[in-house]
Amino acid sequence: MARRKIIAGNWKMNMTPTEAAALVETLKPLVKTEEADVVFCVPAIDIIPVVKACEGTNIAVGAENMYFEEKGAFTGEISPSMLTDAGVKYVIIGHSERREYFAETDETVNKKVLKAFEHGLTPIICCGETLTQREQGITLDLIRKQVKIAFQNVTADQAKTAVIAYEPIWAIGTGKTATTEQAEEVCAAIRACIGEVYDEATAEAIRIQYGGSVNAGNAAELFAQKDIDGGLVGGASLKADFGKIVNYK
Ligand SMILES: O=C(CO)COP(=O)(O)O
Repeated sequence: MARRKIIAGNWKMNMTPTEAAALVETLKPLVKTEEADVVFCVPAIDIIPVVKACEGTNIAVGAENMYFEEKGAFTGEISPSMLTDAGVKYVIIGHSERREYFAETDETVNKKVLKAFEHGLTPIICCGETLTQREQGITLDLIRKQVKIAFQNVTADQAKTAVIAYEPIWAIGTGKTATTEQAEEVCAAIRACIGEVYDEATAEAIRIQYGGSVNAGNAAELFAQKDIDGGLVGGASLKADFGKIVNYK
């Protein structure tokens, strides 16, 4: 069975609640589609207005992060139940910016992935290499390691519903997209890795996105690759261009 595409915007630290509600109104008519799942991953403070603004549309709302504890003395953190109660369906976990600036590790990513599944949230699990790592020729080994740790103790049934986002760090916000060959090579390797850890059926079911300078001009070619099931889009998700990316065909 063909996998359904999933195209998600990662708004990062952009849009006040007022701006967020206005942006949804602008994008709503542009991102209508029957063909793909559409997700807006937004800052925590924007979740409630964005969920409200997306009511009755095909848009699902995601968070950009969450903590792996249920509740308690963790000043500044957001729990999985806070997200589900607010109407969130997806959560980005282990984005390279969180790994770089907020000291997230493969191990904390794994804890968050397990918590997300426990609460019925679909994790969008990020992995990716730096330019130096790519030049050293260690990309595939590194990605396999990131993926294997992220999925520790995750069941095959859970893994089937997960989303993995391959985002080469050197392509994020730089305007420098990976070539379709580079993107497909890594996404295929991720799928093979899931096949080794689980089985063929799980590898076939899991959805793998590419992220890193996706735009209206390159989306169609990237998303046409065998192992690329959509995109995680940063900068271009804040503009009308996101409508073109969602309706890339
Ligand atoms: O980090 C990204 C999405 O999570 C990609 O960001 P850009 O699309 O701005 O390169």
